[in-house]
Amino acid sequence: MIEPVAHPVRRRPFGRLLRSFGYAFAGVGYLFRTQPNARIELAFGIAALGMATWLNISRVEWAVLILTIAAVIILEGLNTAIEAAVDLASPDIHPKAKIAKDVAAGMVLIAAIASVGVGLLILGPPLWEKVM
Ligand SMILES: Nc1ncnc2c1ncn2[C@@H]1O[C@H](COP(=O)(O)OP(=O)(O)OP(=O)(O)O)[C@@H](O)[C@H]1O
Repeated sequence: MIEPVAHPVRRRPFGRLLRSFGYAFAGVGYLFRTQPNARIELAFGIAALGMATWLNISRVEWAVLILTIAAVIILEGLNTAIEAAVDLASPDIHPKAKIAKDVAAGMVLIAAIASVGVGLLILGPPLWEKVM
């Protein structure tokens, strides 16, 4: 016979959700407070969004631009998280620690290069038309 399983008492799930959001915002705050690269990427992102407003791009172009800016900042954040975890796990020099940090940094680089391409493709033609 299957024994009835006692339902776990869930206390204040909304409070727990709010606390999780608090931790997540603390992580975002840490990223922009401590990482100059993240601040530069954010500044470029805001500039691109300002230019997109001025150039009146389409909804799909907005979506691609926003996703691209988010991808660069997300990868910068993951890179920062990986660096912290590696420093904790391997304070001494280790080839695996080097691989983890170098690959994480490489992914940010790929996203940054791709974002320049996306920016040029989306903002380039309407900008050219406007200034010419
Ligand atoms: N424990 C380690 N073992 C081996 N190589 C490491 C180790 N820590 C760092 N490195 C090497 O040094 C490089 C720079 O590491 P570092 O932790 O200074 O990151 P960073 O890119 O300068 O980031 P930040 O400026 O945000 O700290 C890494 O990409 C890696 O090649």
